[in-house]
Amino acid sequence: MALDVLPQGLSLSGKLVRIAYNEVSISDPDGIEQVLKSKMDKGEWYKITSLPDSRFINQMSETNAKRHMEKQKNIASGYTLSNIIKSEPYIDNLFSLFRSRLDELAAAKQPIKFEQWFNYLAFDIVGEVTFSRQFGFLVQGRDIGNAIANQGFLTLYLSVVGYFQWVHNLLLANPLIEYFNLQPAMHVFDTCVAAIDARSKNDKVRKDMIEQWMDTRRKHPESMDQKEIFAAAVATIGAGADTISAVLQALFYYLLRSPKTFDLLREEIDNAQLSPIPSYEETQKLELLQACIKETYRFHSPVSLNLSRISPPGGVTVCGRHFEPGVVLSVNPWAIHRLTSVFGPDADSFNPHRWLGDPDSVRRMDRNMVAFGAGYNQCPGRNLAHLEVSKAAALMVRDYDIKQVNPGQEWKFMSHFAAVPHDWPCWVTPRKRC
Ligand code: HEM
Repeated sequence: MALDVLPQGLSLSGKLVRIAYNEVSISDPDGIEQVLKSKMDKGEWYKITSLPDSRFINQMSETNAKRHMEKQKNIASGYTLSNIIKSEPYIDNLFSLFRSRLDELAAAKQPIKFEQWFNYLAFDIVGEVTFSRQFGFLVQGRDIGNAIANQGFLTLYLSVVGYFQWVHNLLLANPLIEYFNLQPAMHVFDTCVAAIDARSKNDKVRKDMIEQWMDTRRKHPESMDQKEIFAAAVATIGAGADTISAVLQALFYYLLRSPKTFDLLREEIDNAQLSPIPSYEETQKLELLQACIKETYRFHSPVSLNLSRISPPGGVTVCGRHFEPGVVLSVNPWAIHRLTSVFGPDADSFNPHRWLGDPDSVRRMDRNMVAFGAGYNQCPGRNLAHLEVSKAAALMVRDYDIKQVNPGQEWKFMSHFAAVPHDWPCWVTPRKRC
């Protein structure tokens, strides 16, 4: 199909919508099977995620499918569940600290801004798992070096300017800007440099992500250079906090609006006699908790940007239509997750119970979940993410009563790379502890 003869914004079939000069958005399960799960190269947008600048191509900014898979293979060991679980005792220490900080805020009768506290928790967990050391957000209880505020600006910049790479090349990717280190991502870069430096002086480093990657490099120096380890660490810091904050905020925002489900969930969790800091294993056995989390991944997918791929030489047929080489084909988690044909007539409502129904329909829904993407570019942090979200959700529901300061007040959020809510302060009150 030659796109230059079609007006922009034209719906080709209801499933295929031309959203830009050379881009078609696909809201159909075929988009997952035939685009995301294919070996097509990624869209040009991803190139802007070379952080801090184009000298550091990471697994996210590598658009060539073959080279991407090689990079992904080099770092996969760091993200495996078996590796993440080794850090669980250290993650638990951070949860204890998190709980103490919430208790202090409650005792001081201060409302809690979840957009800050979930982000502090997630950043510190990334530090612990990647570098064997937390960054100190929970200890200091503040946005150290404005990292979180800068992240908001950075994702806005990336999500807009990524579509105009020539502007990026003229402005922030200009060699002079690179030379003077003026990139907006410098704080992520600086955080990573400082963490690696501190790690080199830490005699208690574990087999953390960095160590796993160094192991791969020691075994296969010809296929992985030193810069790749650094780039992977930067990508992990950049991707591992906002996303967690978004999903945890959404879980509680929608649970507060579903009081019956909240009560049932609390009953399930109270009856389960969980450890003081719920273990990952314990949380996986809680059916309603897992249904609530899945529904949150579906209903408020943290990543809200189009996942784009490029039609290959020879073109490709999707949803029965042929696209010429070079057309950008994208799949958006928010559009897919609202499909009534997959998720039912109430796809536009938050309803965790849909995940506890007929096994065939649950399998169909599972196949069409793209909160973590799909195919060769799927989120490598998904094991860590699910562990953090499961533990945090169980702990919060069991240990705190939560109420919005202004009940019913709507939160705010804009869709950049991630859709991270803010401005819905809550009171948290500790419940009786086990
Ligand atoms: C609930 C939380 C999270 C969600 C929903 C999520 C989702 C995603 C999605 C949709 C992508 C892009 C896939 C694509 O472009 O096709 C992605 C990429 C990525 N995520 Fe996550 N993510 C989450 C948490 C994390 C965490 C905790 C980490 C770090 C440990 C992480 C690390 C990454 C990295 C490094 C990439 C780039 C991967 C690549 O392009 O190969 N994510 N994530």
